[in-house]
Amino acid sequence: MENIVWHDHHVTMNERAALKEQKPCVLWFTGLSGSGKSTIANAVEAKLLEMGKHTYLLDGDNIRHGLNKGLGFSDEDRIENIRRIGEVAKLFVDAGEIVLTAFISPFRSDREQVRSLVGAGEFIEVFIDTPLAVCETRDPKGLYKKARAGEIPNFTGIDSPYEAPEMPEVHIRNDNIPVEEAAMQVIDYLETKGHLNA
Ligand SMILES: Nc1ncnc2c1ncn2[C@@H]1O[C@H](COP(=O)(O)OS(=O)(=O)O)[C@@H](OP(=O)(O)O)[C@H]1O
Ligand SMILES: Nc1ncnc2c1ncn2[C@@H]1O[C@H](COP(=O)(O)OP(=O)(O)O)[C@@H](O)[C@H]1O
Repeated sequence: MENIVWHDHHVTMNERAALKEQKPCVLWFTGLSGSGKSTIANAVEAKLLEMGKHTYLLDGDNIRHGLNKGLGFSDEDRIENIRRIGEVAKLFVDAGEIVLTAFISPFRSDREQVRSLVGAGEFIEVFIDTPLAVCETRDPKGLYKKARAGEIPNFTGIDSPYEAPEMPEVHIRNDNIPVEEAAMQVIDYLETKGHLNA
């Protein structure tokens, strides 16, 4: 960009992360509305906190009230939503945090774009794989009912697409397991990859 120069900082990500005794990353939860992204991300964050890890959770509804206020659910707005969240997640990784994000993020190319923003091994795609029928039965906010009645256009899974991950780092089949077990799948992955004891 013209007349804008990138500044290198004196303190590096590795130095910040070393203080926290962890290897920073983004845990990118993706799945249908009602699949369990928020519930499982919260459970994972609680476990990480117990372990003394430094985390930050970026959650769908909250971000849309602030940073991304004004964005709707057209394809174009969803792409911009995920682009901004990706950039914020990257900043938190640079700060040395373990970042958790819980957004539908329906498009594969947008998720891959976020992956390309951070270093190798720092983007961990967590697919919350819950059949549409189960999400629709749960329907905690009554949104599927409204979408089926034609009151919410472009609803994911109904009249707007969801592109499932092809090779997620963590694949959680969340139709019939306790939340605790789902959260442990993520914690186990982080442990195996050395994120919790750097
Ligand atoms: N049209 C439509 N489609 C899907 N979801 C809708 C829609 N309108 C409102 N909502 C509510 O918004 C939440 C999804 O926001 P996200 O920012 O995660 O969506 S996206 O990643 O930009 O696709 C989603 O929250 P979750 O249920 O937590 O996923 C819904 O509560
Ligand atoms: N493993 C699970 N077992 C039972 N209920 C679950 C499980 N995971 C999520 N739920 C329930 O499903 C509903 C949707 O979960 P939520 O985390 O809000 O989904 P999302 O963030 O993907 O929209 C909530 O009522 C939640 O309590």
